[in-house]
Amino acid sequence: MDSQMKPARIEFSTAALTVAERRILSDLSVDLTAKRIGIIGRNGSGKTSFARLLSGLVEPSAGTVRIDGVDPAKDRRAALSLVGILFQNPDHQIIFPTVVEELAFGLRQLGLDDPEGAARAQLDRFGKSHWADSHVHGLSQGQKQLVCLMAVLAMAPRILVLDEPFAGLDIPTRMQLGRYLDQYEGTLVHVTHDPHELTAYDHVLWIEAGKLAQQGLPTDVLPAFTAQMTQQGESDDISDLSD
Ligand SMILES: Nc1ncnc2c1ncn2[C@@H]1O[C@H](COP(=O)(O)OP(=O)(O)OP(=O)(O)O)[C@@H](O)[C@H]1O
Repeated sequence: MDSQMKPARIEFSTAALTVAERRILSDLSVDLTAKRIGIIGRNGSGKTSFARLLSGLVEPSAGTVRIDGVDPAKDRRAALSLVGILFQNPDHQIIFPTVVEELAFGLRQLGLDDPEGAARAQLDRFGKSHWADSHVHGLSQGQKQLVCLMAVLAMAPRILVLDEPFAGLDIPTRMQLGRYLDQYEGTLVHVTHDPHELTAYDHVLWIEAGKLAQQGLPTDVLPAFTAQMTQQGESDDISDLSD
């Protein structure tokens, strides 16, 4: 097994995140080498904040975050090849006018000699060479999401963080993106509020009000999560969303 196949190690040690004096995540400690990791929790529980910490987009206010021993917020260059993130809304991710420029951007940051050539090769692998010079904003949401996925995968990160990337996609597009993700050999960290998306995962973290409520096998964590959500759903009203 080469180093590309070896699962990444994700270590959070009493990590916390405070934004504008508000404690968003607290006392998070995990040590994970599973290849398919699910993050589940209610709206506003802190899942995206966890994903941002893991990706090094924000620094913990206390404690530490390490991927294979690297601090992803401090060592941004190493973080680029360690962890990629796919957001729910591709419009928040895409910055270039054409598909090939979008894919070439990350590859240029990685220091490749011919980022545009590598971008075209990646499009070819996905059977999308004809998209190269298309304007991204003329594509549908699902097609834009695929552009983001191709761009992130071109950088071959050890970890791919998916922050609800399937929301708003139709069934065939979800299935197509799902097939691409099934082939991904690195570690997948999939953020969702839908337990059905995580049944085949190796390990699930349940985040509740910024803390780790439970972690373990999906067969243990998902039924406990669903039972609590159903119980809350029966009593919640619209003004009682988690905050
Ligand atoms: N930059 C920020 N400034 C202030 N509050 C923030 C910021 N980012 C997140 N929060 C707050 O932190 C809490 C957790 O947000 P987060 O987006 O991590 O939750 P989530 O579980 O991903 O929610 P959802 O499922 O609705 O996407 C929320 O109450 C949110 O309002």
